[in-house]
This record gives sequence, structure tokens and C-alpha cells, in this order.
Amino acid sequence: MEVYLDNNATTMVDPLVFEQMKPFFCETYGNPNSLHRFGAGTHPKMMEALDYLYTGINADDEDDIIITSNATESINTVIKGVWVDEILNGDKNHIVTSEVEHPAVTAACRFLESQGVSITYLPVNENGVIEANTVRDSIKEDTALVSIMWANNETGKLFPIEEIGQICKEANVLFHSDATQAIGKVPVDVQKANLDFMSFSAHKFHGPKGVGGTYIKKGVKLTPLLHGGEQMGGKRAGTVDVASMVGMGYAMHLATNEMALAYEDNHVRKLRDRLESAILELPETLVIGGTENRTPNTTLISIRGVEGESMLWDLNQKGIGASTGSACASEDLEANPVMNAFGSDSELAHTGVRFSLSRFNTQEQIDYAIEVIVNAVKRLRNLSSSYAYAPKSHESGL
Ligand SMILES: Cc1ncc(COP(=O)(O)O)c(CN[C@@H](CS)C(=O)O)c1O
Repeated sequence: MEVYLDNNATTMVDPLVFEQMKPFFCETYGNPNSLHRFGAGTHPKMMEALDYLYTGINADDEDDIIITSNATESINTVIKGVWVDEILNGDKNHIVTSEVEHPAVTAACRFLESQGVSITYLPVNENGVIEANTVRDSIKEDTALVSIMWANNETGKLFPIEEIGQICKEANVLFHSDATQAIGKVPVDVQKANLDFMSFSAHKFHGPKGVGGTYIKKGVKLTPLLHGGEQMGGKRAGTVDVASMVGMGYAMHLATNEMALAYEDNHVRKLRDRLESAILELPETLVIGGTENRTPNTTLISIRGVEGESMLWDLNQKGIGASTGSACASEDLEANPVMNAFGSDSELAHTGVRFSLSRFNTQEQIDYAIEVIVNAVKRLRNLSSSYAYAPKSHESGL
């Protein structure tokens, strides 16, 4: 049996989304910017996609959305655009973010640091969450932007975005959230959150890879990252991937309607809890960041005495796909940066395994995964030279 439990890395394209995309490869293939019928034929479905996108996040209208290639481009568009507008051409020189952002945020901020910008990286608390008051305390006269993720990709922890948005509004500071891991899992409302900018990626909510979006609040200036064309009103040059844009719009429609979010919060959450509870019955296991206030599909579990990479190998041999943390960091054997940010000891930081489910997982798959995981832990702990579990009188040893 094959069981895919790495949906925070990427998701399967929903077959219904794929159906919407098909016509734009060999039938309606014109360039949207061409004046002839071949180009104009793409417009109705592109407008429908923009409608789905802006309503899915409760933006004002379709002008508030630009189509990008992924969340990484969207994030760079915001951070570097604010740098140009507010720092290079303004009187600001400070950005507030967190220690547990995705590398797309951290690396963009590191680049700005190399250009002389001051960056504050806020730490998480013992529950792996940024506390809103630490944002308030870090804002200074010359703060240009606050950028805090909506949901952490490794732990699933949800951050107090609406509270932080209110703080930024009162302080008159621009506010961006990387919502890549929130859309399709929890309600996302850019107006309730007082966001000026937001980033997202279609392949996290059953849309195609290679397409994402940036929300830019109406009236907020943002110098484009890409120049050289009038697409998206000049906010993002380059011919749009029409099929992917249509796919992302429909995926947003399927993922953010009331019924879909209720399904995530019930069915997917129940399966995640079933898997998590079974693993937590094993001794010396714990959920990194705790089980409260998370996206319904994610769990990052430390299994003492089991190197995360070894566990992944065992699982893969049995047809199960998971990860030790974000896919973009999976090449190196470095300790999970998020666990390091929690102050985990270095041994613990290497024992994290991330399971991230989706609406396409079934109970049968989860029960099979539980059986494989429990057997893998037994095997790997028995092989470990450094792990010796001394069961308490009432516990059975492993
Ligand atoms: C919070 C967050 N922000 C940005 C990105 C980047 O998405 P792209 O579509 O690759 O540009 C991701 C993608 N995180 C994947 C791959 S590194 C993970 O395994 O966690 C993310 O989780």
C-alpha cells in the first residue's frame, strides 16, 4: 500500500482541478495579452480564477491579487519591494520577522541584512508560537515591515495573525504573512487580519506546482520584483501560465469553501489525531510544540533514539512518504531548525518526523501507517547503540 503523508511539502493536484486546466494546453492556448481570439479565449476562465482567488481570502477584488510562480517568489516580491519603497527610497531600515519562518523569508531577510538593513528575528515561546506582544515590543520608528507566517510548515502551529495585524495597524507598519501552510486548512481572511501583503502557493492546496500568488492590499504601493511587461497591471511582468492560474483558482475554490474547511477540521483532524495518538503510546515520544492551536493536518513528532532520516528510509521501504521537516531542508542532515528554535537538545532535534495529511488520506491508510511506524521504531531502537529504554514497572519495554 502507498500512503502519502507529506502534504506540507506538496499535494496531489485534485483531479477536478486537472480537468479545469486541460483545455489550456492544446485548445485555448493563446497568449492572454494577444488581441486576437486565441488570446481573448483565455480571459473568461482567467477572470473566474481571479474571482475564486480573491473571494477565497476575502480580498476586495481581483486587482488585489498578482499571479506568481510560487510562494517563494511572492515572499521575495513583498520583502524586496518594501525594501525598495520604504528603505532605499524611504526613511525606514528595520524589519521584524521570526526565527521559524520558511527559508524564503529568512534568506530574503539575510540578503537585506547584507545590504545594511536591521532585522529582528523573534523567538517562539515554549509552545512554538510567536507572542503578539513581542511583535509590539520590537516595532521601532524605522520599522518598515512585519512579516510573520500564518502557520508553521513543520509543526502546524498557528500564529496570532489577527492580533499582530491589529498591532501593525495601530503602529502604522506594513504587515505581511506567509500563508502558504494556512490556505485550505484554516479560514484565511486578509481584511480581518489587517494584512497589507500575503503570500501563497497552489501546490499546498491541491493545485499545480509552479504557480502562486501575492495579495497586495488596495492602495498599498509595492515596486515589482519582475519588470518587462504589462501583465497583472504591471505588478508582475511575464506571460502568465494560464493553465496553472486556472488550476490555482479552482483549487482555492475547492479548498476554502465552508464545507471543505469543515472537512479538514473534522475528517483530516481525526485521522491526524488517530496517527499521533498511536505514536504517542510509544515511550519517549512527544509532539514538538504541543498539540494545541495547530493546522488540522500536521504533526511533528520526536521519537527519542530514532534518527529521523532512518525512520524515513524504513517508511519509504513500506510505501509511506513523510519528512523530517521542510522538504527544502531535507537534503542536509542538519538538525531541524524549528526544533532548534524551541531549544531542543541537538539529539532531540535530529529525531523529528513530520506527518502532514490531506483530504485524500483514508483511515485504512492511517491504520497501515501506524502498524509500519510502530514496527520501524522497535527495529531502529533495537539497532541503536545509544538508546536504552528502561521501562518503568508499569510499562512494557521497546
Ligand atoms: C510556510 C512556507 N512558505 C513558503 C514555502 C515555499 O513554497 P514554494 O511553493 O516552494 O515556493 C513553503 C514550502 N514548504 C515546503 C517545501 S520547503 C515544506 O516541505 O515545508 C512553506 O511551507
